[in-house]
Amino acid sequence: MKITDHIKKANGNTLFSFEIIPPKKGRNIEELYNNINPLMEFKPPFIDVTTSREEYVYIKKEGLLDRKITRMRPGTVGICAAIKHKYDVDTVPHVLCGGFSKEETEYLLVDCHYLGIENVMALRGDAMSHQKYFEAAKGGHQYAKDLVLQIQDLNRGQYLHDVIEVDDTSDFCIGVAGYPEKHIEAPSLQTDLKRLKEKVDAGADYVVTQMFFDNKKYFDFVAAAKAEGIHVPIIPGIKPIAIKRHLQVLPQVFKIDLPEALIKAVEDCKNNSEVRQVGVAWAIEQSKELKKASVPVLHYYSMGKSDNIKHIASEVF
Ligand SMILES: NC(=O)C1=CN([C@@H]2O[C@H](COP(=O)(O)OP(=O)(O)OC[C@H]3O[C@@H](n4cnc5c(N)ncnc54)[C@H](O)[C@@H]3O)[C@@H](O)[C@H]2O)C=CC1
Ligand SMILES: Nc1nc(=O)c2c([nH]1)NC[C@@H]1CN(c3ccc(C(=O)N[C@@H](CCC(=O)O)C(=O)O)cc3)CN21
Repeated sequence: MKITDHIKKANGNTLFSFEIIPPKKGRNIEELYNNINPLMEFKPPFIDVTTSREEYVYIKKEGLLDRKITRMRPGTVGICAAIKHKYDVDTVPHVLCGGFSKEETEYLLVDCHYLGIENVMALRGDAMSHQKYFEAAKGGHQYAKDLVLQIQDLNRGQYLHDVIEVDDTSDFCIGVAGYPEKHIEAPSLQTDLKRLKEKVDAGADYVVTQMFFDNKKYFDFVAAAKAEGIHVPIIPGIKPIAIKRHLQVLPQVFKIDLPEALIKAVEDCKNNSEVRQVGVAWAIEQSKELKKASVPVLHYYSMGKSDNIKHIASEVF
């Protein structure tokens, strides 16, 4: 079922969902299941599975370092299919511009359609770790909006090159990213909102936000988006702080601000197990307030570890 239909069906009640990353290749999928199992009691209508960028690896060969480019965490669509059938839940693969040609994206979407996957999250993707700025793949898209347009073309039976007979069109429901504290590359929040409007006009059905730690940022963003003419659901993304290092890492990686009270509470912790408790308590407060405001879904960036998400969900849902 489409995410937008799950939201309609919920009739104003806030839904619970979360996001996982594929294991490193060579690892067992059981570890992933062990992290999903404890969260299923909260009945997520959908689970997102991210797609990781390719990266450089260096292999020692006859005393020299050979540089290869490889995806360390492939398998997004396969994992989506496995989870969908194991738990009877909708899964949302993240489809990236970065690292994919338009043709590869088309084949991936064809796979999704065969597998009964009805939702995709259309993202540009980050720059590769050695790059300062994002670069499109050869024959790939530069912006998420162009990916949305390709998916909508496919929904109308328009494939990239082939003149073919189509009697079974896809009808993907499309999510895109939104930034309450603006995307790093956007010159202003207002310009970033215009870009978001373009993605929605291109055919995006819903928005999932970047993580934020001050709900006011989300509420202001939703109001500004409405003023810009964006009327699709805007799902808040929540990430519980788990280690002291997150105080430096999260602002640097995700370009977000942390509230003073949260910084102080984390700094006062004696160890990371205390930090985890502070992170959980903060996320519970955030989630309760957002639920009270009837947000459509609370979407948690669990990224593998589920114990803290379980704790939060048991207090909120
Ligand atoms: N759930 C997830 O996995 C999420 C991932 N992200 C990541 O955030 C990054 C950005 O992705 P998206 O938001 O999908 O990309 P996007 O293509 O929508 O926007 C990327 C940047 O380009 C700008 N932009 C858009 N159209 C433009 C145009 N025509 N001319 C000039 N600038 C333009 C935007 O303002 C923004 O700064 C990616 O790294 C993505 O993977 C962000 C949030 C959620
Ligand atoms: N720019 C960007 N890229 C993404 O891939 C991305 C976003 N934003 N925002 C939404 C989701 C959330 N994602 C993530 C990814 C990693 C962690 C995380 O906590 N990672 C490390 C710290 C980061 C690091 O060391 O690079 C951790 O400690 O678990 C959280 C959310 C992926 N998504």
